[in-house]
Amino acid sequence: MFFDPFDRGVQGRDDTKASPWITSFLGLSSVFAAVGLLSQAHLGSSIKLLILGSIIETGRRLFQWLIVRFRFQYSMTAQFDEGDPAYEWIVLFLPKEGVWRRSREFVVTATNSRRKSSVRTWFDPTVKGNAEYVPTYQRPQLFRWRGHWLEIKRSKEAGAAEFTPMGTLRPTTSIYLTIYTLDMNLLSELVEEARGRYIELNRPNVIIHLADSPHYGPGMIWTNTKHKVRRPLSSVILPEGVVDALVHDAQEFLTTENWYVEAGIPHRRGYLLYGPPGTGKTSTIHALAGALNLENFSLSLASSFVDDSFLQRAASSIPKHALFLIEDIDCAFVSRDDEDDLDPRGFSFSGGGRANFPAGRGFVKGNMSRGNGEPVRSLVTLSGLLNVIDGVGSEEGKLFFATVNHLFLTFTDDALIQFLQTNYIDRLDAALLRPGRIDRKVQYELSTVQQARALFIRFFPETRFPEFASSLPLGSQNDQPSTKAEMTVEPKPACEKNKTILVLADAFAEAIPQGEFSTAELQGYLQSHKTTPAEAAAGAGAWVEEIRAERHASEEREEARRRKARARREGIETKDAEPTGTGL
Ligand SMILES: Nc1ncnc2c1ncn2[C@@H]1O[C@H](COP(=O)(O)OP(=O)(O)OP(=O)(O)O)[C@@H](O)[C@H]1O
Repeated sequence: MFFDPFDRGVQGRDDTKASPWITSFLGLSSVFAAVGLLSQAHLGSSIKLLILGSIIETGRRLFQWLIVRFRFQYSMTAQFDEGDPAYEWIVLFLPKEGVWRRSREFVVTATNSRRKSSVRTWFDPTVKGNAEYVPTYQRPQLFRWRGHWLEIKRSKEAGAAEFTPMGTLRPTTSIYLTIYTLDMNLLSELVEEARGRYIELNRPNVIIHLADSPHYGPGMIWTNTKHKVRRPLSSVILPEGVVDALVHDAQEFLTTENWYVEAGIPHRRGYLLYGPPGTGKTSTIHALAGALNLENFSLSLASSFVDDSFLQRAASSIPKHALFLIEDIDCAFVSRDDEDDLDPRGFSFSGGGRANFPAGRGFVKGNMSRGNGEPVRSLVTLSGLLNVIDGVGSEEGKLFFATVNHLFLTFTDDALIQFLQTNYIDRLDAALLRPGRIDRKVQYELSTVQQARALFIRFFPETRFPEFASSLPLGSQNDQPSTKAEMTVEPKPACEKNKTILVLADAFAEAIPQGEFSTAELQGYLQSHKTTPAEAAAGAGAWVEEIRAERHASEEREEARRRKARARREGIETKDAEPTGTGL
């Protein structure tokens, strides 16, 4: 609105027109009053206007001062930084309070499993809703909660920034929540309610926070949150009793907090899961987190941006009663001094992102390579890692898990065992396995015959393949049921024996040599036959031979590469290094 009192009072005088840049009423009053003084005819009214303008300006300043005093004394403001779990709670809380209804700005993304803080902005039932609408709360918004006025505002910090997965910089985001009250409890009650709702809404899921990008802002550690459907513990196929023992141990830990307090022992528990890749270490931890209703915070020491300081901040920003998983801790055990030792007699680490160690029975894979022959060395130092593990003890109620891929493999090559023993296992044993750091170790192995059989049965449940339903009385020597569901299957006439899933599972397991393939590899094979169990069983033997041939070829290529490298080092020209017929 623009108000010019002199248009009527001083007709015909252009010099009395207000300058266009004067936009506030109060400023105009003063200027017009000053101009009015020049005119004798209007001196009286100009003085009145001047006084009026001054009174209004003083009133305005007084009002502002009172507002600031009031806000300071009768309100509190909380800041929630993106990357901190509490940010997720509050972002999810706001739509449920209907705050977004006054929003006019949204971030729109294709529907994904990442965040559940989107709102439904349409009422037309024919709209499918393939996109997520997340209010930005860029402008301050007022809403009422439990009879109190609250104000919410989201802002982007220009100073602090983080790298997106695409490598570009983006400013970090914070939410500011102001509550107008004298009751200091209200803020924590609101945060608790927000957290409760978050957990309730995610009950069917397991929440996994990942630290998967570098950051430069406050709180910006857990930049990626995933909501995965809970994985039943029974879906992780391990030798009998392993999962049960782990669940029992963790449950007991969580329910005996008082005992720890009384005994003066830090309430924390550390587990080390070790063994070849693809044998179910991570799956076990995710299933366990789901079963125990724990949020999972996971990072890998192999990540190029994780250093001592990052790790320290990550560990200290995890809330209590959570599961903290550090993957690939072995990377912190490869020091710069080891660089020369890594290829003592050809045990190099190269190819496809994972190193192939020649093992007695085929290949065993480790994860020490970035794919260019360079071993993965973490920026985290051994002492940095140990500090964090020890520090986890000072936090309440945390389950700490560490995974190791390439150690403790069942090598039959004496020289390699000696090499690993000297360089890693002794060091790991000495540092990590001290009581109070790791309380329990669980070894994972390449698939046993029983695991292969159980995997087959899980893959082809009789409920989905009724034509292969069990026909034999269960409990016979070959058909030991491994799940409750199997035990309840009604026996059928023995004439259908050859078609049953259980019989096919036996055939499959017989074709898979013990301890040569990871469960993930077997799963990959079965996936390629997911609708044809009979073919999966019949083709298993051929698949085993095919993989062996591939590994053999890969071993030869690796051997040739090592010969070349050695020759280069020794300055010897070799012409016969390239193997023939390796399918390069
Ligand atoms: N024992 C198992 N039971 C059921 N599924 C398994 C098992 N082992 C591996 N898998 C399947 O293989 C895939 C990889 O498993 P997972 O990531 O748990 O292995 P890992 O040992 O943690 O490997 P890495 O060390 O490389 O992370 C998953 O899809 C998982 O379902």
